[in-house]
Amino acid sequence: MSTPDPWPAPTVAGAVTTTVALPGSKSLTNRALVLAAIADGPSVVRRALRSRDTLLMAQALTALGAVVDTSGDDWTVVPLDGSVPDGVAEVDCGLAGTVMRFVPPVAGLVAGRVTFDGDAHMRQRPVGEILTALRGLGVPVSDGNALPFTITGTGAVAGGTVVIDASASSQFVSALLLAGARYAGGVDICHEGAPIPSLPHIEMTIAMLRDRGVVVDDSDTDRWRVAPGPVTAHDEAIEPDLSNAAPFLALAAVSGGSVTVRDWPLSTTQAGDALRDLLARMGCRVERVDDGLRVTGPVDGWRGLQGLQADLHDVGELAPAIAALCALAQTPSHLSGIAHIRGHETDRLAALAKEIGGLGGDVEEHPDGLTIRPAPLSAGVFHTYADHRMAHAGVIIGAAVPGVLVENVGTTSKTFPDFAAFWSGLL
Ligand SMILES: O=C(O)C1=C[C@@H](OP(=O)(O)O)[C@@H](O)[C@H](O)C1
Ligand SMILES: C=C(OP(=O)(O)O)C(=O)O
Repeated sequence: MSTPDPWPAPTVAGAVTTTVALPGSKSLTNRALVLAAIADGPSVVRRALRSRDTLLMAQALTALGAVVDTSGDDWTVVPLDGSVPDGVAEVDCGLAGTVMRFVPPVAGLVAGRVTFDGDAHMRQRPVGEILTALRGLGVPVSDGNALPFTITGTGAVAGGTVVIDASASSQFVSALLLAGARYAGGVDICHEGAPIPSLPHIEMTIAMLRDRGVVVDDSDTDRWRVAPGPVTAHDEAIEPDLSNAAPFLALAAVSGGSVTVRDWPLSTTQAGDALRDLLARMGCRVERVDDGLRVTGPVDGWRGLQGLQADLHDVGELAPAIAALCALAQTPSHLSGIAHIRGHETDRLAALAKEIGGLGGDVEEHPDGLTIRPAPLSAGVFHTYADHRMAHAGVIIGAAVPGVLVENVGTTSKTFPDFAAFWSGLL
């Protein structure tokens, strides 16, 4: 049955107590695919996330000449062979930051002409720092600082030292780190600018490189040196996506029930792991249980939630779901350190202020965050701006407030297959 648009978000009838097995991490899947494409032999990505962002990554690497078999749950990748099939290729970045930022440094390593473009809004998302850095490292990149652009690779990249300003996105650093070992001189990246957001994602990149035998020196602040050398083929089991766990754990908070996310890793570089601390601070009980992580909401559900004062600079992708909970909380909240999420799938600070405000919420937008004060919320349309995490925010509020209609809930397919059906099945 097709999903109506806007979609009436289901409201909880009572405490929801359930256990969920969530799809794999977008960030881990797309890094594993890129590293497999430049590895020294075939790799396997087990329990890969099957979603728009990861299929776009598989298509992009296929366009560059890798062989990616996405037919089962475990994806196999035969690496690039040095030239683009037919000499020319087009890469659709969709709205995936990881595709737009991680694939261009790889395109320099294959001979051929590769043109990049994406969704209309993707042309607004920042990528210029990477393009400038690549030119400095010896990759022929067309003029301009945004999509669309063309890379005319020769099959080899000199590499060397680059200075970049990664204050708009950690993905600028991750992108150069991922491909750097395959550059003749490796890569030496220095960041100059305001603090880099989303640092756990850079740690994730480094950990995955080291798992594949790449030597990365991160001993100096804001500097990363990758030695030239092979990327060994690897068999990677993808963890569940902990950032996408946010709406499900929020369901426990809103309903006063208990939600267990299966297979929550004991240690991880995923930003979503911060949900344990954030939800505890809002009044939830958080505990590790045999089969995963269990969050239990306040006895009164959202009526017992505390507001939150938090700097989300490192974990900005959690901001929409956390803001939705803050809008339901009984005391004021202040979320700071997240100016960079204005450059995500949409300007998330503006979008959250407008949409929560549109339902009656009291939200004050700041250059780098939001102040959210308690206010009664009521029925209305919650617009998503093609942003999967705005849809998550809408359904969280809809779980507490009758009559919330989430526009384009299908945009969740960016990182979660059949989200609306899965969500409805739990309520
Ligand atoms: O490298 C990654 O996989 C990501 C890095 C972060 O990007 P920013 O540094 O642009 O916030 C994060 O928000 C995004 O969802 C995924
Ligand atoms: C910022 C996000 O995605 P992207 O990888 O497109 O930057 C996100 O998923 O919250």
